Amino acid sequence: MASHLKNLSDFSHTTIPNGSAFKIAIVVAEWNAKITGALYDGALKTLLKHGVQENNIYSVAVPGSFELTAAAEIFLNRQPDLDAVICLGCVIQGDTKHFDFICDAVANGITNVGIKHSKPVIFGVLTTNDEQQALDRAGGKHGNKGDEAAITAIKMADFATTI
Ligand SMILES: Nc1c(NC[C@H](O)[C@H](O)[C@H](O)CO)[nH]c(=O)[nH]c1=O
Ligand SMILES: CC(=O)[C@@H](O)COP(=O)(O)O
Repeated sequence: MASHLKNLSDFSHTTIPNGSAFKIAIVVAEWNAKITGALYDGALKTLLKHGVQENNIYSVAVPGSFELTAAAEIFLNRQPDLDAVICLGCVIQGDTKHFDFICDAVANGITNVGIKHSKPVIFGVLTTNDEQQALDRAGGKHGNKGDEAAITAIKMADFATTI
């Protein structure tokens, strides 16, 4: 379902586990900082709302979305007791094909890190045609992708620790 047909912050339709036992890292890209800052605020607020302890949330900023993969890999190597890693970024189409390469690299890279470590690595990256689409999904009319990423991290951490 396209984002414009749902709200990224509405989870009234689902059950969300208690996150009090989980250790979760958040990696946030500094490119498009106004938007990624809103994603981060949403993710942090949502983790705390659902019981994750503040001292169990580890945050780091990286220059751009391309660096999210490396940061997730480094986090999981250095802190193997992490239950999930949330990757937040905003890639906005420019005049060249750079957009395509970054989006593909980040999506595939994040996927591969999660598989390698058997840990949830959450793709909280906006990939938009313009800034307005990003604003609409970072606390605007379509909700906040950061909220969605945090809920996904809690649900997947619960799955991975109880299966
Ligand atoms: N144009 C965007 C970028 N570009 C920077 C790359 O992510 C990377 O930092 C650089 O290529 C050096 O490795 N990053 C975003 O997150 N969003 C963009 O719109
Ligand atoms: C996603 C990007 O790297 C892009 O915003 C950079 O803009 P351009 O393609 O015009 O160099």
